[in-house]
Amino acid sequence: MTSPIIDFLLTRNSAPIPELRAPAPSDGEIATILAAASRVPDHGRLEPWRFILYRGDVRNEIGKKLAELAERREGPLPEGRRNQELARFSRAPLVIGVVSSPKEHPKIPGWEMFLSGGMAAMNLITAANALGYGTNMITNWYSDVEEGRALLGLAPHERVVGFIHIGSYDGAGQERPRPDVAKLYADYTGPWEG
Ligand SMILES: Cc1cc2nc3c(=O)[nH]c(=O)nc-3n(C[C@H](O)[C@H](O)[C@H](O)COP(=O)(O)O)c2cc1C
Repeated sequence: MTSPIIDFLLTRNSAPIPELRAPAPSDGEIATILAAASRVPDHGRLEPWRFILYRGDVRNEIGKKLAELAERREGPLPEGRRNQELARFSRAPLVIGVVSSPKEHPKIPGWEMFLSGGMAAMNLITAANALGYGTNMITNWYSDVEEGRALLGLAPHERVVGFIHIGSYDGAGQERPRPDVAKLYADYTGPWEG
């Protein structure tokens, strides 16, 4: 059996962020991408995620704030590192933050909500790729720092699933070794015995 969707899934990969160029997806394409991202398993229909779009000048403003935050935490930065922070969100024409936004629930644990966010991120990536765009999802140091998350627009109870960098891309992607899948599965043989 042949399936273009299976072929697509078996060849997908990420693009190098510096090679993502304008144009970014249009507003209509972004709405399509986010509709796909929202159509994921979500125990209890809690919608425990949301999306933040970083595009235009705001990307440079964020870079300045990240450089300031890095300097507050680490002291004066060498020029190369400072430039790296300044450019964090401006390398691709569009960055979509996938934010895990857990809801209070008596039965559904927070980790399930976080996993649903991971699924949303993967659907987002797949949809953007299906529309012909290159993508690369990163988290980076500011995702693990409360002040970093706050300046990027997250509330204290929220966490970063990933910042998905999106842009036009005509390369072949970053190929890397893939798992030996045959080693990753087996039939069930009984309870774990240590
Ligand atoms: C949750 C998550 C966070 C990541 N954060 C980073 C990161 O901060 N920096 C980085 O260089 N790569 C990061 N990566 C890896 C990139 O996404 C990487 O380019 C990608 O895994 C390549 O694999 P692919 O070609 O199968 O998409 C992260 C991946 C995941 C799943």
